[in-house]
Amino acid sequence: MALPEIKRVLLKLSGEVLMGEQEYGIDPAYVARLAEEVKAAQETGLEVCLVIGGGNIFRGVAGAARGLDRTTGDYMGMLATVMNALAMQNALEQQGVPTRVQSAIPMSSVCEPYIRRRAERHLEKGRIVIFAAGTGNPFFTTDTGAALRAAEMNCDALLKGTSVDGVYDSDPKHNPEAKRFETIAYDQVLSANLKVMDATAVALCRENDIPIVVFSIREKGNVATVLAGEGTQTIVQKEA
Ligand SMILES: Nc1ncnc2c1ncn2[C@@H]1O[C@H](COP(=O)(O)OP(=O)(O)OP(=O)(O)O)[C@@H](O)[C@H]1O
Ligand SMILES: O=c1ccn([C@@H]2O[C@H](COP(=O)(O)O)[C@@H](O)[C@H]2O)c(=O)[nH]1
Repeated sequence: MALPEIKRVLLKLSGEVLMGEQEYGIDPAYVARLAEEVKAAQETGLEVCLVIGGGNIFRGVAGAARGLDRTTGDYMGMLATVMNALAMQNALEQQGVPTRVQSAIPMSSVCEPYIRRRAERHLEKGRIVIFAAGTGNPFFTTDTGAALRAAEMNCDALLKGTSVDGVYDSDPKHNPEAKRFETIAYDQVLSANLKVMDATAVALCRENDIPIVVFSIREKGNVATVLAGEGTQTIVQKEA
């Protein structure tokens, strides 16, 4: 089954891809490359919402494992996503694309707070809106933040650009025999406990009938390829 016509998209980029070939942090050259792809998507006439993960800087659960309490680790993770959002805003604006960052945790000297109607206005004016700080709550992820904003902003699809090129029947990083699905139902992802995206995010997309496209953002030009319905990807939707 093909995707419905997409006029407004939520693009969720893994934080880990921002580090490029480094072991952690932000590689400005790589962020510039990603910004070019986002710009190209917008130039096709799409309204673009962005969410960027924080895995290149901080993961709450890893912090908790090292002795921080979970909620502190999660807030640190959310702050990491704000840093990534600012880096992407900078890269987009250097390429002439007006961009606003809205954070789920208000920090008025740094960026706007999340206000849905204001985000709508930015999109109408041709700005890209980057939603930072996930849901603003610990115990969640930026995938869930992305699903939530996609629902609130009435996006036609959620594109998850990550380090793998789709949803497999088991983790392809651990099982070289894993098989990729072309399409898969939300229910199947949830019942088989496939870990490519957290269950809350998948359930939220299912409730709101938002197709999820999982694709590799490591491959240059893939955002355009996927939006054109080409290349390698998995579409998660109501029916496989
Ligand atoms: N069944 C599966 N199919 C595909 N990938 C899977 C599967 N199970 C586990 N994975 C893993 O899911 C990971 C992608 O999700 P993950 O949440 O780690 O990254 P992300 O959301 O892109 O990054 P970030 O958290 O930095 O935003 C891949 O690294 C892949 O190895
Ligand atoms: O709504 C949210 C979003 C994120 N977090 C914390 O941030 C890190 C980084 O996000 P990723 O989705 O893993 O890239 C995440 O591990 C959580 O610790 C959060 O608490 N709430």
